[in-house]
Amino acid sequence: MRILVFGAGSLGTLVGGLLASVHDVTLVGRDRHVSRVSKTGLDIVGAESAHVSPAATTTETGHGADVALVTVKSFDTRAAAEALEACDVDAVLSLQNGMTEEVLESSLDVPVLAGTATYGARLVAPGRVECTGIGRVVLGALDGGTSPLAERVGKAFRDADIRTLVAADMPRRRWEKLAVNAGINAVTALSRVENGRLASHEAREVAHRAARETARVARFEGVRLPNRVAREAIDRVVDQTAANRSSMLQDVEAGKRTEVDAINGAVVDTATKYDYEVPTNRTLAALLRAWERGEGLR
Ligand SMILES: NC(=O)C1=CN([C@@H]2O[C@H](COP(=O)(O)OP(=O)(O)OC[C@H]3O[C@@H](n4cnc5c(N)ncnc54)[C@H](O)[C@@H]3O)[C@@H](O)[C@H]2O)C=CC1
Ligand SMILES: CC(C)(CO)C(=O)C(=O)O
Repeated sequence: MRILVFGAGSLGTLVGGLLASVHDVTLVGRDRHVSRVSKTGLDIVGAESAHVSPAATTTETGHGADVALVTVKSFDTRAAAEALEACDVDAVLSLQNGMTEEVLESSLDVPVLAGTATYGARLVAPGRVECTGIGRVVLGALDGGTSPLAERVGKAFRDADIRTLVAADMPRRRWEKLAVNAGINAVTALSRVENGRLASHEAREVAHRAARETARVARFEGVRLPNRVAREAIDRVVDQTAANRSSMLQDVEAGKRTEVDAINGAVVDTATKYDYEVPTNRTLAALLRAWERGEGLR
């Protein structure tokens, strides 16, 4: 399969690198990483290890591919969609956190698949990516149901030994992941603790409330996500990822813009359509945005 990876940072480089062992992969990213991969190839280290040589470029447009994976941060999705419009790709799959697929779908004429990834990735140096945890990719049709396209892409991932599930209930899975991110990411970023510290602390109640609000909004959108399931998802992920510093906490610690707009911000925006108040998500979003504004982001 010809695969374009738009956004060769941590996750895109890891997934693209693993796919490159069996597929024709092009990474679209930024220098110095891209020139290093072009010259000497890519080292995957950590929980996965390989040396591969995908094509790598900083040129954003003019590429052809069977599928483009979108792995930029959520706030770069609109720019990615504009660049992909000027590419000849047959389908797009987002592996990002947050509600980004709708942005891609509104700009592109090709099918957009929804995806989630629980692999951990960290770009440690140009041309070198660390797999910090083997997780799973789940992908499927954005509106749910079976999809021959999703099956084909899923097979391509599995052929490259990436643990992958093709799911027919992506709407529910996306909202459950959003509930988890709305609770854990924002609370850990604001209180500067790793995920596991929420387990025995009153801050977990704040995460539960954000997740319950998200579940309520999901139900307005016609997605069956009971409050109890959202709350239990928080507890399960806190337990399973106890040692993790959430991606939002890492962004805050690095002085970088967070994905709050596509996570808690998306919950607030969707709730507003239904004239429904989500005070916990609104407060978390406001605090994170205040931090972003005050920080003078790098
Ligand atoms: N890193 C991880 O372990 C995981 C990340 N995710 C999600 O995946 C998404 C990406 O995360 P990371 O890889 O950590 O971020 P990252 O910041 O490491 O990677 C994004 C890359 O996209 C590049 N980029 C942005 N616009 C571009 C453009 N126009 N042309 C070329 N390159 C462009 C940036 O330079 C950057 O290198 C986020 O939504 C994140 O929440 C999800 C699961 C795990
Ligand atoms: C699941 C969780 C909360 C793991 O840390 C995550 O997705 C993130 O950090 O962005």
